[in-house]
Amino acid sequence: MKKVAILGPSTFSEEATRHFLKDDFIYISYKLISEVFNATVAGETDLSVIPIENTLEGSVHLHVDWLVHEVNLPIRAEWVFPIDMNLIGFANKEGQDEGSNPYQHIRKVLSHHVVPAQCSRFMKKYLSGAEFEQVSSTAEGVRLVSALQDPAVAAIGTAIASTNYGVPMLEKEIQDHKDNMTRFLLVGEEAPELPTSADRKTTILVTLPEDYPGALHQVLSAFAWRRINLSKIESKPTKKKLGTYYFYIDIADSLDSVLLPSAIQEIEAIGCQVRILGSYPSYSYIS
Ligand SMILES: O=C(O)C(=O)Cc1ccccc1
Repeated sequence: MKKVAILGPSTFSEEATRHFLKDDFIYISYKLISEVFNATVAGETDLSVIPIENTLEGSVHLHVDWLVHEVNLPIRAEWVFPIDMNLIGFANKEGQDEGSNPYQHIRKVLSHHVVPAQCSRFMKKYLSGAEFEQVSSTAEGVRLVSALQDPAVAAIGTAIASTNYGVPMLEKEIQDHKDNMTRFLLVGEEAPELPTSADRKTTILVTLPEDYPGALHQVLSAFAWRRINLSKIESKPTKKKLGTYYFYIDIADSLDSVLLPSAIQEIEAIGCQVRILGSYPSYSYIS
């Protein structure tokens, strides 16, 4: 059985991966996302799971940066999974005045850095007096709250972390939107066996030639006149020189298709550098 590195245990990554890959893989948990990437680079695992984008926040830039700059692992699949955020901690001690806010006693909230933007309304209403502290995963936050046993410190994480670490669930589904989704990527040298999917995607990075007016327009027109759909385009700093960017482009087509390779050739012909991050099946959420 293939081994899959995940941020975990008891994280959203674990929930999402178990839902998608079921029991056909062995899951190995790592505390840091850098360890999740490096496990597959080092050959400890065959694949790594990366949360890459959220409905409310957009790309998880730190993870995109790792994928682009730190490792060279092809994308093998993507899927989306709904994320229900929960406030996990200890209730106010009896006799303490709560006023209208039952969470006024919470002074610090521990969670993963992508979480506050997804629960901003709840946090503004009930946790405005609390400081947010970033930890390596939502589960790590719950683990720390369990170790501290202090009602002033709470976490935001999965229902399973609340059960596994024995910290009460104070409030369920505190995310701003009911259908809060996260997109996950499976990356690794070898393509795993997965159910077939009608949807295929290809992700490329394009660096434009310098001093070439209209280069981006030409890149886009190479896709446009072939009627190839792009599902995302984002400019990101190259990190080499201030003001230089590459474009991260998701294409709703396979590299095996007739038209996409010729579109890429056309883009290269005008002097763009193209790096293919992967051509892979895409799965929408099936409950
Ligand atoms: O920390 C976790 O639980 C993760 O898996 C990362 C994450 C955090 C919030 C939404 C989706 C994934």
